[in-house]
Amino acid sequence: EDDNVLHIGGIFPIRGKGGWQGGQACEPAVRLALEDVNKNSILSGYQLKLHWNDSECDPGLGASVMYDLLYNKPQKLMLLAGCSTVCTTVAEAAKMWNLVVLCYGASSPALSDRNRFPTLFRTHPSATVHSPTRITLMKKFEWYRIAILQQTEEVFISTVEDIETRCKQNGIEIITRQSFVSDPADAVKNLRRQDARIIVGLFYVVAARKVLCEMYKQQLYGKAYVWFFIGWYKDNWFEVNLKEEGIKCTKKEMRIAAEGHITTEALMWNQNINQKTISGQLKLKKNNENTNTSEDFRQRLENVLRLEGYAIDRHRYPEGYQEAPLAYDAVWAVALAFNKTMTILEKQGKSITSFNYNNKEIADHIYSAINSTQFLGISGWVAFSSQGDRIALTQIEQVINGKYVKLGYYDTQDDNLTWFDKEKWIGGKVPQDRTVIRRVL
Ligand SMILES: CC1(C)CO[C@@H](CC(=O)O)CN1
Repeated sequence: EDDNVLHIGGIFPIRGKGGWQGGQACEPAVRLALEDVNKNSILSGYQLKLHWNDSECDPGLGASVMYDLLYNKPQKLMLLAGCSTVCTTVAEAAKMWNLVVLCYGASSPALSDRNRFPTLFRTHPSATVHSPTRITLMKKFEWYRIAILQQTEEVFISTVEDIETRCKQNGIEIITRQSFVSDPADAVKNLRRQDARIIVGLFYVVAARKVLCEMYKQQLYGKAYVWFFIGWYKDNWFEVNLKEEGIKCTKKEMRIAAEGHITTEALMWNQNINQKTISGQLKLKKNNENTNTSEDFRQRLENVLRLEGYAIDRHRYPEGYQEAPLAYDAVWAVALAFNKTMTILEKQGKSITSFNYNNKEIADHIYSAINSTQFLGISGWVAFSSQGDRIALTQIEQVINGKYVKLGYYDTQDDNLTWFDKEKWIGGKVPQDRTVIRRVL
């Protein structure tokens, strides 16, 4: 084996349908990161080399890709993977090979379980990262009586459990929890029956369009209601695909129902677009001018995607564009962890390249190195919790006159809400969480 190369495996969801094909933009982002890491002196002379294949976001195919990577030379030192379903399968098995798994595209709360996934780390935040943000907003606007409407998908079921726990801790009553498989009509009717006013909605974007139209038809929108939707749908999600998906509302009706809703999402692109990130801070051997801010990265990624045939200038983005910084930063996390591991091993006269799937001692060094790795990445500050979860900022927006407006950011770590006082309420005042009976004296 060429002795100055460190080999890693990669599993990307590219083709296929259903699930998340985010490998389309994340694999190119990983290529950019490998370029930057390898022109750096960070691995003291070693080159980082990736061997990867497509999982189509299918756990079975992902498992066979993993076996191919592990049963074919060269020996891999760790695995990158995307999609919650694939990460669940790969991370559960990887411990048998003492491999760290770094997931750049997995949001399922179920993955925050060190018993099932002892060597899993994620640069993609768990879906539970929204919960403290939602709770903070409820307390800010004094909404202590809320309802939940969710699609019956694993990721939303475990997210609701997290919301319920946090509501109990904060004295917020969940008056009803409605779920639906694909038609939300009855669930929305039950919300109205319970006089729900503040509703947290957890569903994928196709279901979200059905919910919005139901809200319009059953008049569960406007000045007396506040809806929390997930923020990672496309900006004009409520105006597109209405015909194709058999939505029985017009664009105008969808806009009326959507007006005023609030969204929460994890920040995946460093908002400080001129901040020098890690690959800009370290001395790049060749071209020093690349400070690699998140804006630099966006330009570089879009150039690569154009070369791959995506009509970026006509907003034809591949899936995973939003998550691309998470994939880029995952490679940097690996490089920084390997750098730490090599330094420690060299002092003991050992080498990282003597890792052989059974060498738990080296695996433990790699694990503890990544566990303590923190740096400023393209996706912002990268750090991992004790369960390997990404610690991330969340962003709050509201639809005002049909367009998303940034209302603020929330940092869970220090419970700090940055608020811009931009919110607009249709009735001119903060909607209440229940019907207030005015006593006429
Ligand atoms: C924000 C989103 C779309 C959530 O799902 C992730 C994919 C997954 O969890 O399988 C990718 N990023």
